Amino acid sequence: MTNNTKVFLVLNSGSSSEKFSLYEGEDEICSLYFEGVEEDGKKQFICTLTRADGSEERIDKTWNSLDVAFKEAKAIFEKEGFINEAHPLDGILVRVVAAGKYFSANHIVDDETMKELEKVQVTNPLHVPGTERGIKNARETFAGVPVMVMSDSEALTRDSRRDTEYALPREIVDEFDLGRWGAHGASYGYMMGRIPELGLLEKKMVVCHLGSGCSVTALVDGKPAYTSMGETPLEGLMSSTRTGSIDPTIGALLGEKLGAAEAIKLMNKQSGLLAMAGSNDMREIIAGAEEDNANAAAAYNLFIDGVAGKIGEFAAKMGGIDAIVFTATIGERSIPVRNSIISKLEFMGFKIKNDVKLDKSKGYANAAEEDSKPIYIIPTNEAAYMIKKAGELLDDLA
Ligand SMILES: Nc1ncnc2c1ncn2[C@@H]1O[C@H](COP(=O)(O)OP(=O)(O)O)[C@@H](O)[C@H]1O
Ligand SMILES: CC(=O)OP(=O)(O)O
Ligand SMILES: [Mg+2]
Repeated sequence: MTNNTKVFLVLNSGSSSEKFSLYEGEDEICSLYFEGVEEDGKKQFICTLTRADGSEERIDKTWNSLDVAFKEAKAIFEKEGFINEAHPLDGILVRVVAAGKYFSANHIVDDETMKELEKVQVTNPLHVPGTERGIKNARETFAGVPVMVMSDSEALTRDSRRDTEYALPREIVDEFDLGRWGAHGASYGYMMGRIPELGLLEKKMVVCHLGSGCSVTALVDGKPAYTSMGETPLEGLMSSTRTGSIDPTIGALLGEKLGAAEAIKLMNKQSGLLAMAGSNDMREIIAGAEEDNANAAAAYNLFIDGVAGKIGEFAAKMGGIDAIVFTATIGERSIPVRNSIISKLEFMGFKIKNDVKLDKSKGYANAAEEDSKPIYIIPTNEAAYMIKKAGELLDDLA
């Protein structure tokens, strides 16, 4: 490892949030999580600072948009004394969610990277603008510090062709560089290291990454076998503002009416929970469903059936499942979501205690009843995975 004492800032722009983590070598110094909340009847962004000892502190300020998050993060890190002239940044890592061979590997950002990003703008409207904004802000805020883009697909590279291809003519696949690249790879890559580290590895596992974007990945012997996202994160599960998989004919019809770029935007940004129930926030959907709001209940049920159904599909493909893992913000925090999914999977030997909360200081929780196969809640750490990969990238270049 060449980055043992290097100070890296990791930026993870999600579709609804921005996460910054500061590392020295492989040790996290602190992290900042900017997330949207409804406060005083207004949508605004708040920020939580988490220190190396795990203690959390809400920053006493709110913001109207994530555009300013980078500069605010720098100011917070300087105020807290985490970076200064004597302790400068050595590099900035930016998570990139984008299709194609180029973005299934990690790169130091150069002109080619910026051109490749331009090409995937249309197909990844939820993430590529955040990545471009992140690179621009990184260069402006920390002039001269190298920026790297860290692939969100690389960890999902699968050995077998069973899950990676589309049934399309070869010339079309080659012309458009198509493949089931998958996404949330930084999270799954972290899980592939973390699960054995915690001594929890089973032969056939399904990891559910449920956040603003939702996906499920099956691991056989700790390696990825099947994943629900495909060419882009639109494939697979319905998410807060995404359709998930729908009849492809609808995509073509929308393309004809709106043009391809607007059609893809509509399916990514104006669909999902938001379209069905008027909110992209799972907490509001749950509250609505509990108050018998029919649209919220329909959206919730479609969401839950989608996740449970995908787990069932992977069980059939693998010939059973030995353990289920929940991660990412909804997976880690939401008791109702976990309970609703698992209550559909009793026939496969899973029964959940209905009140288990994750205590992050303990590393993980097992929410399974005594007579159930394990149901783990394990916090993800996409930044830790990106840091490890940055070390490998620097070693390769050395
Ligand atoms: N306690 C909670 N229960 C259910 N959902 C939650 C809770 N807290 C946050 N969320 C949801 O988590 C989502 C954000 O997840 P996150 O993984 O941070 O998203 P992303 O990385 O895609 O931006 C939001 O859509 C929000 O509705
Ligand atoms: C790939 C993806 O959907 O990421 P996120 O859930 O962070 O938006
Ligand atoms: Mg995310």
